[in-house]
Amino acid sequence: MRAVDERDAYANLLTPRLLRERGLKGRDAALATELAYGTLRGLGTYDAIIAICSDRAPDPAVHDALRLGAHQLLRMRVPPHAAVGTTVDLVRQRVGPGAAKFANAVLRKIASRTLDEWLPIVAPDLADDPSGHLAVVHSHPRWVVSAFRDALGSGIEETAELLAADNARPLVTLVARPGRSSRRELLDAGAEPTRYSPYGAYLAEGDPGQIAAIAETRAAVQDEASQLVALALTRVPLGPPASPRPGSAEGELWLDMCAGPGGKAGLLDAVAVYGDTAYGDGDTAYGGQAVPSAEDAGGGGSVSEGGRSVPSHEGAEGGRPLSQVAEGGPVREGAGGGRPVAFPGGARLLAADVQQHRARLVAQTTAHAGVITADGTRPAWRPGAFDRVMLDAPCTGLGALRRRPEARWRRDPASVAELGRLQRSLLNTALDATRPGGVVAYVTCSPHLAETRVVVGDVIARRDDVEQLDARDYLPEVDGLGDGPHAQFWPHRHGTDAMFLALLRKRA
Ligand SMILES: C[S@@+](CC[C@H](N)C(=O)[O-])C[C@H]1O[C@@H](n2cnc3c(N)ncnc32)[C@H](O)[C@@H]1O
Repeated sequence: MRAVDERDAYANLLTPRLLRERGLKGRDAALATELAYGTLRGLGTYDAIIAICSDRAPDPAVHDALRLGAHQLLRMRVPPHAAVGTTVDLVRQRVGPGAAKFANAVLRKIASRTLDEWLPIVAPDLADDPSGHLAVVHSHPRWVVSAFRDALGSGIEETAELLAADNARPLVTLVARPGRSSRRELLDAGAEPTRYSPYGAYLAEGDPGQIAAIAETRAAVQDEASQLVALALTRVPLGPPASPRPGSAEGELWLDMCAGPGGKAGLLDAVAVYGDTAYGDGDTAYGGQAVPSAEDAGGGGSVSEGGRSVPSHEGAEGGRPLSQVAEGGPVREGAGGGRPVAFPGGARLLAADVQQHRARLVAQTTAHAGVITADGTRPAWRPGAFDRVMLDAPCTGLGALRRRPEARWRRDPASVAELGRLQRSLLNTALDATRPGGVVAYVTCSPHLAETRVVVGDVIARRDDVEQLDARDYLPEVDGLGDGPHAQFWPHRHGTDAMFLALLRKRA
């Protein structure tokens, strides 16, 4: 708690390290984790109650201890005398006897009511101030509640469901990278199939790092919506190129422009080379499409774009033999319609990130991709060089509040405006990097309209070379994605992060 406050630490990175250092395991580790994450999530509610129960503002260390105590008293099944006693002891050891006396008095007041009794006292009335009410009851900043209401556009009840979903512990979701691993491998390790993605599996318990496919980066931990937006990009039939792409006669070339730390790049890299092998699998919710055989796959050979050499497939390991992938018919192109197709493989990926250490992580998660450190706003590649471009733009991350307990308190409305400028600039360079007939996926892990629809609308209004596709057409297995043409995932509807996808085609 102190590290999060003083050093802007990330609880989900620091907590596992502290647990290892202190040798906490099993139930003790689970309790420590719940104390930290639950308290950080619930700060908005607890601070409102602490403010009513204190006659002065507590100093920061005491305040954190009171929040820990409030979480135990109001949301955990810790007996009140134990919650008060351990918290007061902590304050005595860390701060001193005077502060311990103060903490004791505040905690006893907090313990005098249940959470349900406190909420009507501390939260504004729902009818007078709906966003203020939800902000206190569900512990989110008010501006975030308003932004979610705007993005959902469906009223208070559903907003409350979304906020409640943000406070629940997310399932650990895994992805089997096609050609390198299979979902069967994950199911054999005890996972359950995901609802939508043919490559996904939920892991109810256990350490994902102990699964061989994950330790070997053939599979990974990845939110299901992250998997689906990457797959959607690969399923769009491309228009014919106006002229041959410079430097490459065969095989598609893909760019992941903001690839670090490499979640989507890891999946795109596998689909690029081996194809969307599970598409139409009887095991999944897809309809109709044939599973592409190795013989369907096209492309191959090495490609050089913008003066950078992208590694060839030769010598890669795992999955189908690359000799098969590199032989066979042409890559499907020119279908032009809205029907999703299973990508047959034989493409290659260039992955870029502006931060070198994040680009290094991408190199660890991908097996075949070329990986470079590059600023997407100052392209290191030629215009029109790519068939498909993933722009998973830097954003507020308001769609992933479930997994980052403190994240909701870190952002402010000013960061939305600042990121909006970068998002527009990156989307323009992503479109410039795409050849006529090619497609760009604009993705954010935020549902905030100023980062999603408004960015896309502004950029395409100023260009005459772009048309927006209906992204939902490329996710036929998922319902509840909104009115289109973009697709918006939601934690309470889909059990995923609130990921946004717009698909933009460069006019031929
Ligand atoms: C939302 S994250 C991408 C997540 C990634 N696609 C994944 O699935 O793991 C955004 C990334 O954009 C990178 N970034 C920020 N500004 C950039 C720029 N101007 N050019 C390229 N990358 C940038 C950040 O370093 C960060 O790694």
